[in-house]
Amino acid sequence: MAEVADSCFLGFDFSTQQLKVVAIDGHLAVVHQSSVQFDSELPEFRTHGGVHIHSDQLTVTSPALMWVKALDVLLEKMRSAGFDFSRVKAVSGSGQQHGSVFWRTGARQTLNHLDPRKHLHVLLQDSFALQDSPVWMDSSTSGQCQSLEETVGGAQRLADITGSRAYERFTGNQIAKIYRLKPNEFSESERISLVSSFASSLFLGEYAAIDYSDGSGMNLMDIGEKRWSQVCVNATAPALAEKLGDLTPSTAVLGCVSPYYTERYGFPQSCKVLAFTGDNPGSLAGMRLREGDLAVSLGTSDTVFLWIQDPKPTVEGHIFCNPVDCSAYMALICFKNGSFTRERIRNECAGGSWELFSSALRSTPMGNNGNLGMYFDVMEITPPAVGVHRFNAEGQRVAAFDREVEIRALVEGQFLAKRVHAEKLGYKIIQGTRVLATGGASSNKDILQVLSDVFNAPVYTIDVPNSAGLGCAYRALHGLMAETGQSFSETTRSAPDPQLAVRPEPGALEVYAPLMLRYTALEDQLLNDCKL
Ligand SMILES: Nc1ncnc2c1ncn2[C@@H]1O[C@H](COP(=O)(O)OP(=O)(O)O)[C@@H](O)[C@H]1O
Ligand SMILES: O=C(CO)[C@@H](O)[C@H](O)COP(=O)(O)O
Repeated sequence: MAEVADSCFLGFDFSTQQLKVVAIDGHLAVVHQSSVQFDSELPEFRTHGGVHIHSDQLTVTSPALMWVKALDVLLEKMRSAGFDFSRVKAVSGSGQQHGSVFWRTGARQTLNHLDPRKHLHVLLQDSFALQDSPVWMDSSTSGQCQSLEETVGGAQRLADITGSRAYERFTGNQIAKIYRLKPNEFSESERISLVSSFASSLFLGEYAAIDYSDGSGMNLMDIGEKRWSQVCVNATAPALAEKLGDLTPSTAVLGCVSPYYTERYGFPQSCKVLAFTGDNPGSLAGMRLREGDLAVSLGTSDTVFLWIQDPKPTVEGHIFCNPVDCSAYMALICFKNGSFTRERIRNECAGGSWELFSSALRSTPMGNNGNLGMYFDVMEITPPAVGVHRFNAEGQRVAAFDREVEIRALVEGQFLAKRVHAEKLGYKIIQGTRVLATGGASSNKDILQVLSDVFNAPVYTIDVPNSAGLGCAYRALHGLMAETGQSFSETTRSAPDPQLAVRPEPGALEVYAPLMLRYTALEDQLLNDCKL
């Protein structure tokens, strides 16, 4: 018994703005959390929000070496805080989805022989053929998307195979662009990883396989067969399958940590590395999502996701393999204008204070007296539209709102979009529906109140805002149990349940049902105007 309590499992999350870690003990209690903010703690990489937006405003990258250095800093921080690495039985983790890391030929050798006296960022500084990794915020690959859909036989056909029509940020389209624009860097690459499998490679000291769940966000994997789709891989770049390596179940144990971690930090030699996955799949695990629940992640991106059994891919949203149950799937919708847009409006309308932002939400009525807004500071993913669009109660476009009205219009508009698009995917809010919220903005009860009112459903949260890291700590533990056939839900049965955060206000249904229709019509009109 003492051994269970003494053991420890780590979940790392390489997300857009920071690297975070959650440690749990064998009883699933959180025993340590730590993080490294890229902008403020690694200023030498000059990122803003963890990324570089290029002059075309479409290309968005992050330095691969920044992620490596963040891991050095995080492990040193844990050591300084007295964290006992000798208790760690297994590690797993997640990464922002879709981003790609291009390892230079020879990097495998370097990974295999990491000198424990040196920092990883010193050892790996020459290991990347491409210094700047394309990330999920990139939308510069429209041409590649069009070409992939044409080759495969259309958007729906591509969705049937890979779970999604072609999306600009999806890794295959990013790789196709690099192959065309940077042929030398492409040919110098011996391996192309996702952010998640790049991170597990750092722990393994060897190239790690891409897991089925994060691999589903590439437009390259056949999600039914769970292998690379020949037609997609061939349409993307020559000899790509070799550079991608194998796929692996998300629940697989990949091996033990590299001796680097044993010698430098005192990890046990037997410490296992479980396949890393995408951050949204990681959150699904952390929130212990059940069929029927709807999860809303309010991080750098906003996402909505659900557990599904029978996937029916469409040209809207994505189907990914499920990270904790190989026979199941998850559906996901991604909204690019999440936290950065809320921060902009907070800065412009609430003096940079979340408290004032919240009081504006409290002092304005549900439905905002008919004032409605869509705030797409950058080209949105769902729907594919850009710009700020404000409409008054009469449906007329207006140039500005009062500050408090602007704040409510932003938050209501963001949540109406989530509900409208979740329902387009076939999701129905019914009696008993739980909305589970996570991510940085889920700590704000006033934002959650609007979420609850728009969905007319109670909103639950978990204590640990980093649900992806927590989920991956659970996955690390489950990885050790999976050989015995134990399911993820059995492994995590004693974990704390999500707690009720807010309930819908009386009258929410009457206010938001008609607004949903208005929002849908305005969005259709906007998309039609874009086509003209
Ligand atoms: N009290 C708050 N109210 C609203 N948003 C918040 C609050 N605190 C933090 N945030 C938002 O959370 C974001 C970070 O969320 P997080 O899920 O940690 O991001 P990621 O995992 O993508 O790096 C910040 O950009 C910030 O806008
Ligand atoms: O592109 C997607 C999902 O498809 C994003 O959700 C990324 O996975 C980034 O995640 P965060 O850093 O915002 O959590």
